[in-house]
Amino acid sequence: MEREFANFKQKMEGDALSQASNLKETIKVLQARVNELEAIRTTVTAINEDLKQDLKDTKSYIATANLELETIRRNHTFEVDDLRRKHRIDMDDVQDRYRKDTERTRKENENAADKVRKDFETQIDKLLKVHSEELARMEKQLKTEVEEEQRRRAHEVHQLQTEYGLKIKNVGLEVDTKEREAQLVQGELINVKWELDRERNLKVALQGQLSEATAHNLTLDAANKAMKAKIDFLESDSQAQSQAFNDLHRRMQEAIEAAEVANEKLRQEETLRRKLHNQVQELKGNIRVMCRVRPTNTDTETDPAKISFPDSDADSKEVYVQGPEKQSALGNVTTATYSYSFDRVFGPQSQNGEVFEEISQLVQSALDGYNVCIFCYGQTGSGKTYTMSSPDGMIPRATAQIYSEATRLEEKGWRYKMEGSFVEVYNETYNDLLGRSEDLDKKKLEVRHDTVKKTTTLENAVTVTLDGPQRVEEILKTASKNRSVAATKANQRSSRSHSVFILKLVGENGITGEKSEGTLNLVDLAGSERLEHSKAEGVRLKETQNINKSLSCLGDVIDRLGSGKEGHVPYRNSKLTYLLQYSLGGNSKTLMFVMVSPLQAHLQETITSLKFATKVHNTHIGTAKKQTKV
Ligand SMILES: Nc1ncnc2c1ncn2[C@@H]1O[C@H](COP(=O)(O)OP(=O)(O)OP(=O)(O)O)[C@@H](O)[C@H]1O
Repeated sequence: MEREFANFKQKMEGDALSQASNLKETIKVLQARVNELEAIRTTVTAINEDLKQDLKDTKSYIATANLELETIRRNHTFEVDDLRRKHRIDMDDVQDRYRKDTERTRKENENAADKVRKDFETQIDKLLKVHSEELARMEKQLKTEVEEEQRRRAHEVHQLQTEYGLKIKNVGLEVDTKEREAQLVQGELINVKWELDRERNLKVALQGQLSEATAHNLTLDAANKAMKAKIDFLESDSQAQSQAFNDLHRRMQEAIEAAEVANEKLRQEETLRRKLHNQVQELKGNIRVMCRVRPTNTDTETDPAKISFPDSDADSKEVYVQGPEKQSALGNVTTATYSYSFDRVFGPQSQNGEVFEEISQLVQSALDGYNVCIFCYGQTGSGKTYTMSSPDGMIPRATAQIYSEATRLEEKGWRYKMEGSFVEVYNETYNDLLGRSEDLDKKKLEVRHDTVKKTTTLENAVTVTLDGPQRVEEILKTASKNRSVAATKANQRSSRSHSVFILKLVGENGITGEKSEGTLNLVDLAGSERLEHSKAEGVRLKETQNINKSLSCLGDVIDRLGSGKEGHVPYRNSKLTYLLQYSLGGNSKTLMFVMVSPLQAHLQETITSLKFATKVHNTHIGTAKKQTKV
């Protein structure tokens, strides 16, 4: 296109140049004529010179000639002007044409370009359309393939999930089985250890018996010799001897009959004793509250509260506490003395032995087939653990009594199976204090209630068969070890959790066919300090809230049971009351120790604890029923 335009332009320029040279030729011709005229004029002038005379005559001719010349020149100028104008017009024409041609060519070019562009666009559109169709087709195909792949993968994932789910389930089952086996092995280990101890003790006892028997043998030898001498003497008079023998035989028969009658009477008396014992217990009330004030540690504690025991020489049922000082509007300082009364109050001088005397009858009731709960309630440091778990505390004493009593009852035909477990309720979860310490916050314990038999089982908890009081020492050691391990995780954990020692006593009398099933629960409750007083935050706040919740639930349950109304008892509101469901209420005997710190600094908590204990003391739970199967 451009070349065409260049050619055209070149052609037009050529035309213009040739016209210009024509014009130049014309101008040259005219110039030549002008030159000629000039020469003529020169000639005329010369002639004029020559013909000076004729000048005048010719002047007019010259003037005329001049005029003509002028006219010619003018005409010529006009012609030149005309030519120039014409040339300009031609040039304008040419330029106009050129412009028009250029414009037309531009337009044509534009049109051509437009057409080409449109063609291109159409082609591009077509290509795009084809391409997008191709793309859509490929996309569809890919989508189908992806969907197919996804379906295949989902199927594979599902298969894998099912497979892994099964594997995980199997592994979980295996782990559970292994854990249970481990627990069993651990329980067995403790049993075997204790068995070994018992065997050792037995061996020592047998050795003692052997030396006793040897001594006895020597005595028997001597007696034998004496007898032989007597036989020799008797043989000397056989009739007298036969008479004596008959007498002896008759007396022996009489003695055997008398012994049987006595034994039968004893059994009847044992049954009667149980009945009377439990009648006495019922008369004392099925919920009893006792208070114990611990002594001040003179090395570290300097500011004791004013606590007195007005009837310590008589019944020991009262305790007086002098309240905090109060200032009246007039500035007078007064103090109020609060008095509380319980089933028994133990002062700072009291020993664990004295305290146990009061509860030993309840322990006996557990052997007789009752559910018994003994709680220690009070703020941190008030003496709960000392009373419950110290080496001469209630737990070792209770088990020792149960063991010796069970041994005594063997003579009367009773055989007891005794099983102990020890659990902790911390932050509303159950932990096994007899399990492995590393499992403490991990192993899940489940409480299962048999609503028909009204019994409770602790699934997954280690249970130890108690075949001697020394086993309790081991149990307490394991529990204390577990709690001290836990204490590194949560500071002072033992004060922040409830511990429950559960002793199941299942008895059967082979002679009378009587059966009994009782449970003794010894509960060391968490410190009872109030939330606002403890100023707890974070973990401690959660612990304190859980403790307060469970203690108030315990209060609610006792209150509800004491109200005598039928209906819902809120056992489920806390893990503690849920665990003790069948050991609280109509079918049980409950004793609550309220432990009191002797310090002035703890006065407010002391008053709160005593108020709570008074509320419990005012509750009367219905008559306990012995769980006897005949
Ligand atoms: N009757 C008592 N005679 C002598 N010392 C006692 C007596 N009661 C408690 N103590 C001592 O007082 C301290 C606090 O007692 P203990 O640990 O039993 O309190 P606690 O109420 O169980 O506290 P926590 O809630 O922290 O477990 C201990 O050093 C304990 O030996």
